[in-house]
Amino acid sequence: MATLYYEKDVDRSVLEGKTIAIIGYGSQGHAQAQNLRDSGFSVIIGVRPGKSWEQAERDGFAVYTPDEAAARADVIQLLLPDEKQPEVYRTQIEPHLTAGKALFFSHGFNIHFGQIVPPKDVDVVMVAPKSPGHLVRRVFTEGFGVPALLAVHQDATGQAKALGLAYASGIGSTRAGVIETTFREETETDLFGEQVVLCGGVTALIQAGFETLVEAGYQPEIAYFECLHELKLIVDLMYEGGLANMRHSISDTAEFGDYLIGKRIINDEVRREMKKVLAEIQDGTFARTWILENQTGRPFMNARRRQEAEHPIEQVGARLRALMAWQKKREDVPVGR
Ligand SMILES: NC(=O)C1=CN([C@@H]2O[C@H](COP(=O)(O)OP(=O)(O)OC[C@H]3O[C@@H](n4cnc5c(N)ncnc54)[C@H](OP(=O)(O)O)[C@@H]3O)[C@@H](O)[C@H]2O)C=CC1
Ligand SMILES: CC[C@](O)(C(C)=O)C(=O)O
Ligand SMILES: [Mg+2]
Ligand SMILES: [Mg+2]
Repeated sequence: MATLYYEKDVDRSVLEGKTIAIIGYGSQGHAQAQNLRDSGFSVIIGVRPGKSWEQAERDGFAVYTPDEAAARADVIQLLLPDEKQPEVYRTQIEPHLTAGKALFFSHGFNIHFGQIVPPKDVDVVMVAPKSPGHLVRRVFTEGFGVPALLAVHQDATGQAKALGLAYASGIGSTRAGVIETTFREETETDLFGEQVVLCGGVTALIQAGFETLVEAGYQPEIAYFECLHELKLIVDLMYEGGLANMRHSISDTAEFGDYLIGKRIINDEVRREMKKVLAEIQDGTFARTWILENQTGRPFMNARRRQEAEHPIEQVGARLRALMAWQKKREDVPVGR
């Protein structure tokens, strides 16, 4: 059984009087910074001059370069893209990591795969929200929190776990539950989840379903509603009450089809592939591919972004969403780059 922490397990005093530098003001950065500030903690932002800097200033934060922020802070949370972290860490953070400071992460990639090796006399902690950043903020402002994972890689001060719990409480996660883990477990499960189920698996399933219907001559608009739009409504039911809750709400015809066909789609071949993907995450193959992709200017990523933007499901979806008045009102999750 997992060890879970809630509000009652938190001693917020360990973070009081300390300065937290959030390095990066993107998806996780803006959300964690604003939640921590609303929770009463002292937060500064470290980014390079540009769009994020201006946004963080508009949001009322004191903004510095990563270098200056790291010098001023006791707790430094690295919320830059994973592939940018090693260089910024080496040149701007590490020189200010004096004994007793704490270095925080929200994903274990760079520690687990040895791209960042902090000095032994600092705490190294991970608080990893199990949520996209914009929802870390939205759910907090609604009075709740998203679940998170907590791991301690180094406990130089004897307070690393307490600090992590106070931080998790500050972003709202101890309202939902914080699970204790290791950098290794978080890294491997997070990469597996996003590649196989949450992002890679779901988008490939949606596109394959859409393409099958359209190629068979059905209207793309109907294929879009069936394979993409309604997925959110189905997932909402699972989120609220598990698979059974969703199956309770759908028709018996749909439930019968679910049992009869689901395992023909996600069949033994797919499961064998899932195991191969997991092995490639565990043995560092994926990490090496991602690091090399970045070192060579992201040729694969750039091509795939272009191809995906041109997919008919995106064209038809944009047209249909524009006709749904409530879809236009959400401005907290920006679309496009
Ligand atoms: N996205 C998510 O929901 C989740 C992310 N995580 C983890 O959180 C961490 C942050 O990810 P995420 O929030 O997606 O990151 P983002 O891609 O949203 O981070 C972008 C931010 O980093 C800044 N930045 C980029 N390069 C540099 C640089 N060289 N120097 C200074 N600032 C820079 C950008 O500034 P500028 O505007 O100047 O470009 C911007 O503020 C990662 O470890 C990720 O794995 C964990 C759980 C979920
Ligand atoms: C599912 C993708 C994620 O792992 C996340 C939002 O949790 C990420 O890296 O963005
Ligand atoms: Mg994740
Ligand atoms: Mg991830």
